[in-house]
Amino acid sequence: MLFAQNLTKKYGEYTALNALDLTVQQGEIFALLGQNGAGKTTTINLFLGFTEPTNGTVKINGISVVENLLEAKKHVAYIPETVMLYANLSGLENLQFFSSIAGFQYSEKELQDLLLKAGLQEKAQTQHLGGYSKGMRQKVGIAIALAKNAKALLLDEPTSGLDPKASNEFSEILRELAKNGTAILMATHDIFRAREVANRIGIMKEGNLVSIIEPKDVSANELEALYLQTV
Ligand SMILES: Nc1ncnc2c1ncn2[C@@H]1O[C@H](COP(=O)(O)OP(=O)(O)OP(=O)(O)O)[C@@H](O)[C@H]1O
Repeated sequence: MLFAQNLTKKYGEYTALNALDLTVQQGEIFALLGQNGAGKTTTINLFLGFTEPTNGTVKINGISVVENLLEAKKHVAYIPETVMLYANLSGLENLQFFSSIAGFQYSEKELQDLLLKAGLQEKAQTQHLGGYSKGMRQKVGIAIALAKNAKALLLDEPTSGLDPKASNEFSEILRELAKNGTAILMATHDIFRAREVANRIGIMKEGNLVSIIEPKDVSANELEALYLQTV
C-alpha cells in the first residue's frame, strides 16, 4: 500500500534520507521515531510528492508518486502537526469546503456523521474554528481524511501538543481506521503512543532506518531504552 525502495533524498552533499526500504500494508500502523533531523518528515514529504527523490521508488497503492502524482494523491490523506483550516468557518463548513476540493459532495448529514466519527461532538461542529482547541482542529483534520476515503494515511507528529485524553482518542481513531484497512504511516516523538498504537515502530537516525521493532515484544521502558541506545 505504502511502498518505498532505495528511497533517497539529498540536499547537495547532505543525505536527508538514505536508501529507505519500507512497506506499510493495508491495516497496518507504522510509527517512525527519531531525533530532530532524522529524516521522518522527509520520508512523509516524499510519499506526498512535496519533494522529489534523488533516487529510488515511492508508491502509493501501486502508483508511482514521481510518475503519476495526481493519481497517487487520490489514495492518500495527510494530517500535519497543525491542520490548516479557515478560522472564520465552522468545523462543518471547513469539512464541506475541503472535501469538495477533493472532489466529494456530501450531504449535511453525511458531513455531520464524518465529524462524529472523528470524535467532534454535534454542538462543536457549527462553532467557528476560532474557538477550537488543538484537539478539535485535529478532529476536523481526521474528518477531512475520512471524507477522502483514502487507502493510506500519512501523519506528521499529529499528537504533539494534544492533552493525554485527546491523544488517546486520536489513537483510538487510528486503530479504527486501520481495522477498516487503511495503511498508516506516522512520524512522532511520542514513544508511549507509538508503542500503544503501532504494529511496527521504525527508529531513524541521520537519514537511515536503523531498526524496526514490534511493540508487542517490548515494554514501554524497554522501547525507550532501545530508542536512547539507537539515536
Ligand atoms: N529543503 C531542505 N534543504 C536542505 N536541508 C533540508 C531540507 N529539508 C530538510 N532538510 C534536512 O534534512 C534533514 C532531515 O529533516 P527532517 O525534517 O526529515 O527531519 P525529522 O526527522 O522530521 O525532524 P523533526 O523531528 O525535527 O521534524 C535535516 O537535517 C534537515 O535540516
